[in-house]
Amino acid sequence: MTGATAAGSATGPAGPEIRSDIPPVEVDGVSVRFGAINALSDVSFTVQPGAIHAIIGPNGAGKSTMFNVLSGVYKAAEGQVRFGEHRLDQMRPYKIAGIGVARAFQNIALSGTQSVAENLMLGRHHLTKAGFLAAGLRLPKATREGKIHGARIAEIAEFLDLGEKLHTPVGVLSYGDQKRVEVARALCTEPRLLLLDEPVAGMNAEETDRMAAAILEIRSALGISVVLVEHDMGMVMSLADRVTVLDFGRLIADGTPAQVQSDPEVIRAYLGSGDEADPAEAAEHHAAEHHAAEHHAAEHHAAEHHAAEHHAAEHDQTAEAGRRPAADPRSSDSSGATS
Ligand SMILES: Nc1ncnc2c1ncn2[C@@H]1O[C@H](COP(=O)(O)OP(=O)(O)OP(=O)(O)O)[C@@H](O)[C@H]1O
Repeated sequence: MTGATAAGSATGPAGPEIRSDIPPVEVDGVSVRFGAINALSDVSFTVQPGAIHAIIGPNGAGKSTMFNVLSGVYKAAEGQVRFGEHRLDQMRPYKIAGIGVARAFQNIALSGTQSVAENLMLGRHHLTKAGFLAAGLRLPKATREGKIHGARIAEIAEFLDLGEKLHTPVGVLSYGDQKRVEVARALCTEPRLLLLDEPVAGMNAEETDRMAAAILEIRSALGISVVLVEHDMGMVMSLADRVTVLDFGRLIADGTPAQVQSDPEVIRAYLGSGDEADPAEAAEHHAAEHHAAEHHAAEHHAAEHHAAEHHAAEHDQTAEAGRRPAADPRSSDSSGATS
């Protein structure tokens, strides 16, 4: 991938070159409440520029809520999230692409009838100058621009092993491929910060390894920061530079994978009894159960998605603002978040 290091670079926490125009993400005293539930209580941590930073925790820990705060979907009742001069916690979701923040969702939110290339093009809309009308009329300026974007889309698709599937409708791709299209679409916005919500949820071992390799490559080739919310503790341990652990909405640990893995409170949170020696193993067991449910939900979601398209082909499934994972009934309404 090219162009990513144009703004200059420095050495990142794990060695690879990072861009010099990437500020840290500073989460400062964030609390979110849903009625009487404290989904997040006074959570603070920093995502260093160019880091792969994982947010983990058992069921109901507050991971999705944190993802939604970082991506502007939920408002925090207290606290701030700063990204350089910007306040992520005060931005509307559709504005954050403009400051270089992209998100890929747990449940695939792509247009199944459109090709990979068409879905990726949607990620570049805010970068197109010619506008939709000019593009629709194939005016010369739009044609020129289209070629440039087309080349970049092909490059990003290639990077995520989707080069041969550019013209395939997304709906016929495997689950693992679709998840990588979702990440590719986020990358097409040319982000400085990539937010991934459970990128390997519902994946088998091979797909998980492929996604983990892609995330490492994204960071080393682009030098951007990656924040991932994840259930699979084993995956996180081999991937992340830094891990923040939430439990019942509180931050209980924040450190390197090795540090959090041996933290007694993390062991207790994941194991309940605290009498097992290896938290990663216990978490994997926990994740396996979670994933079985996720996979089921993902299949259900795919079937629903298919049916929805059949009934309303022209409905745009890719609308950015207010998009929610369809398989999560709680996520259909964020109005409960106290602001
Ligand atoms: N929209 C909502 N309305 C009411 N309560 C909510 C809502 N979203 C989350 N919660 C509650 O907030 C708490 C944190 O939930 P959250 O989904 O952020 O946790 P999580 O760590 O992502 O869990 P999981 O791993 O099960 O997805 C839970 O008690 C949950 O029931």
